[in-house]
Amino acid sequence: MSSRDNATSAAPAASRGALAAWLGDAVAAVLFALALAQLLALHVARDLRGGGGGDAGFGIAGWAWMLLLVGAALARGALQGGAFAIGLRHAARFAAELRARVAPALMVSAAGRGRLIGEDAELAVTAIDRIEPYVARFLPLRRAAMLSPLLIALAALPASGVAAAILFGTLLPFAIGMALAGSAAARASEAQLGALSRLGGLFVDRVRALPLILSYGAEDRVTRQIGGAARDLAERTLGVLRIAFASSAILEFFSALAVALVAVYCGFSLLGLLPFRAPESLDFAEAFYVLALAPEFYLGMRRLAAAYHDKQQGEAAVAALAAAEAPTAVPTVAPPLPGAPAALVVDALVVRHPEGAAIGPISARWTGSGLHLIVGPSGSGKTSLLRALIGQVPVESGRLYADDAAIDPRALAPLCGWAGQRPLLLPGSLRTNLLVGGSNVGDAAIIAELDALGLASLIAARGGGIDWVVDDRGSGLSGGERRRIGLARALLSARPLLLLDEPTADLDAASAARVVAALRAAAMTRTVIAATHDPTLITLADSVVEIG
Ligand SMILES: Nc1ncnc2c1ncn2[C@@H]1O[C@H](COP(=O)(O)OP(=O)(O)OP(=O)(O)O)[C@@H](O)[C@H]1O
Repeated sequence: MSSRDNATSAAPAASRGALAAWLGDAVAAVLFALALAQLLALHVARDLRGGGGGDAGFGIAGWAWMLLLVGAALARGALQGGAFAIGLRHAARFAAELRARVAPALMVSAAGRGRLIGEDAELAVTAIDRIEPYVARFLPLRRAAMLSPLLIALAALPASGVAAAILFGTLLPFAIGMALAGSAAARASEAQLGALSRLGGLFVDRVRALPLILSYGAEDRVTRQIGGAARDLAERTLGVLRIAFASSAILEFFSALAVALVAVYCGFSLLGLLPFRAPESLDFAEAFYVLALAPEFYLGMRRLAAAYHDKQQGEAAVAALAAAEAPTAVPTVAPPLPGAPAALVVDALVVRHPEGAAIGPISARWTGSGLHLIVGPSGSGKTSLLRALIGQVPVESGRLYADDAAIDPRALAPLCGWAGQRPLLLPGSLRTNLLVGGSNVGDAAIIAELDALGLASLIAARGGGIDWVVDDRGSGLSGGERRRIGLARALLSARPLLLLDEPTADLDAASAARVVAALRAAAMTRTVIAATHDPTLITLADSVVEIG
């Protein structure tokens, strides 16, 4: 089921309670107006009769109407609070369900769709947050805005057909005006979102390239580019605001017009000054009743207009989720293998990055523990093959076998320890970073592994030992240190297969020798598959596959 389906199918469930509360709100408004009108009518009748002594003219009916008035006011407050609470509860449940369903599906199929996992994480968190108010607020309000004018006009009908017709009469030009303003607003906000993402993209891109910009003295040109994009955004934002002001002016104009026309009609009708023959004659209570109801006619639409921002953001988020979940050839579930395979076979595997050239066919057989290398010129596809083994690059053709059984590459991932060329560091301590694979390793073993890789002096120089808090951008670490932290992480994982991308690159000869020794030791008990250009490592390998 796509996100669009998810959102739209979950929407009725999420908004049912809120919608019921809004409808109850409209009924409470009618009761309120009715009670108020009757109460005033009783007062007027009493005054006309020349009463005024105590409750004589007011009687039981007066008290009953007064009770109804108080009850309707209380009900209205309770229903509004209830709508808010129900909307929030449903929205939270809806978001949790959507997140639980969408996030894993997005993560698992990210590689098959050629997206960065971070992009999908942003979608699964931020986009779903934006859908919440759309579902919990905007959708019920939209239905309430369609139903409540109808209810209010129907409620006014028994008292005054002409007033109900006046209310309806203002609806047609209002709808035309709002439709025109709405389509202009959609175009303007689309252009504004485009300008916003252009400016954001340009800014992030230029900040990343700051050292290059400074070294080539391109500050002025970049400042002009960013300034131009910022001006464009400002102009488009003003365009959106202009249309927003126009549409709210249209709404307020017709809402005021409806009330004014009903008031004039009721007043002239009571005074007998109508310039035309009316099909009805109003008494004071009826006139007051329809007049009290008139402002309610446009109330739903005014509330809807206030929530319009939720619509824009929510619909954009639903569209983004739907696009992210677009058809993929990659199945979403791959059961993990029961244990480490004795033999791993790659048979005529062709992998292809989205929009990239085909890499392969590649064939290899890795049996049991040992140090198995993948070599080939730069760009031949070594990293791509390693990533394809754990399902992070789509396989175009060919198969992967574990112990002669064809497997989905992602079934292998839980058995693999991975060390890439630019190991990702997470915010937190060095220990957290090293044990990210979930292994239960004591401090002594961690320190021994770091020592084996030549990182003991790094730890000694930093306060806190292995509890030293690592900057998630890795600043303060050299390329070689960072790479060895990634290697230590893979070695410390209890995974039987290790996939390592150029483990000895960026290192001086002594450090490289330590890494080679650590890899040889690991290869005694585990299957180590490494991409490399290192001639020393190649001479020590148990098997070498050449690609490219
Ligand atoms: N995400 C990607 N999208 C499109 N093409 C890609 C992507 N990543 C790599 N490639 C392309 O795939 C090819 C193989 O790249 P890969 O990184 O696997 O090579 P490599 O053999 O590991 O190179 P090196 O030895 O320089 O690390 C290259 O032509 C590269 O441009």
